[in-house]
Amino acid sequence: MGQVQSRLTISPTPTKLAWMMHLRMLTTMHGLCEVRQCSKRWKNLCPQTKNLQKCQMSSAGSSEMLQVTVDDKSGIATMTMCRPPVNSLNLEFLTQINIALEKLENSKDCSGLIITSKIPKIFCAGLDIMEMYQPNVDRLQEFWRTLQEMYIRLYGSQLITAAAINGASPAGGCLMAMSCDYRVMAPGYKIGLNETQLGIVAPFWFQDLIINTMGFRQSEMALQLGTLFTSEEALNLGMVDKIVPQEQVMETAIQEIHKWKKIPGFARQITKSALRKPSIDKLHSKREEDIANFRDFITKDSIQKTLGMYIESLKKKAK
Ligand SMILES: CCCC/C=C/CC(=O)SCCNC(=O)CCNC(=O)[C@H](O)C(C)(C)COP(=O)(O)OP(=O)(O)OC[C@H]1O[C@@H](n2cnc3c(N)ncnc32)[C@H](O)[C@@H]1OP(=O)(O)O
Repeated sequence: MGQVQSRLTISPTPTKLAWMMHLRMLTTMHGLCEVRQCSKRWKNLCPQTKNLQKCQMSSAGSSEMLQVTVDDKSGIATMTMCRPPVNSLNLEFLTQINIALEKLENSKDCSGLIITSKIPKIFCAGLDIMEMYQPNVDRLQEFWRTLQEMYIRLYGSQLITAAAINGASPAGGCLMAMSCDYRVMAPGYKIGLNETQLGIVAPFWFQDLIINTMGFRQSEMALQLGTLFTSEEALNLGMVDKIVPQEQVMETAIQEIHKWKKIPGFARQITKSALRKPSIDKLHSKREEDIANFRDFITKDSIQKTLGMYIESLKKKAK
């Protein structure tokens, strides 16, 4: 990391200052001050751990949603999602993820990142549907901006990133996994962009990401049908790179990052940047428009009705 001379521009809009103000506003609004402190005092927080710098990121008074550890020896960070029941991505959770991503990106001790889940059988259920149902419009827009930020940070990361997909990974969960460099998945789960099945539409940057991952023809079918693929189907399509038994998912991701680390970092990073920059720049240039489109779409009566029915069907199924 110390030798990197050129980095992807992570976030020209909003500017760094605006981003800091955005974080400050969120921390004040949602009691995330511990997270900011944690983020600042990354190393000092856990002096008792010898090999691991452990940062338990938790919002004040609530359970731990995101555990981030960095292995001193290998420089591989693990970000473990733990937001019961299904790791759905709400504004606060996304904010914590973004803060952690920013911290890891700027850490000279970190060269790789694995994203995984602590919730049995679930990687990530995608966006928290309750953020989109009967929303407060200001929060809804902030929510979408924060999701855009996560994608920009993760897809544009200079780190070697791997998703250790140890459970179901629909919609936003699939976006998160596809934003990584490598995906290892356990058998017997589903992954895909199922938005149309909910009566909603994956925005252009979700679409670009899946096209970049598995080509146009397969993507246009998958996106229109909202297909959730089995692990095996996803492997055949190139949506995931390897399937291993559940208990080997993490170890396989670690081994894969070690393999990638043998490639000269500067050459790998410039190559990654060149390949991914056009998609990231496209989102940057249309960011405000995309937020407005999302707001206008989600707040339509017909979409609210459809989301309400989907939430009911999930609740019925859960009983
Ligand atoms: C322009 C608009 C573009 C918007 C883009 C959106 C992208 C998205 O990410 S939309 C979200 C799409 N996600 C889904 O469709 C996933 C829905 N969930 C499931 O399919 C299943 O829950 C699961 C496969 C993830 C897990 O199944 P499991 O049987 O283990 O758990 P359940 O009993 O179904 O659920 C437990 C509990 O969790 C609630 N829940 C599930 N998913 C979500 C979610 N995405 N957001 C909020 N809450 C969720 C579910 O209602 C249950 O709650 P209760 O126990 O309170 O009934």
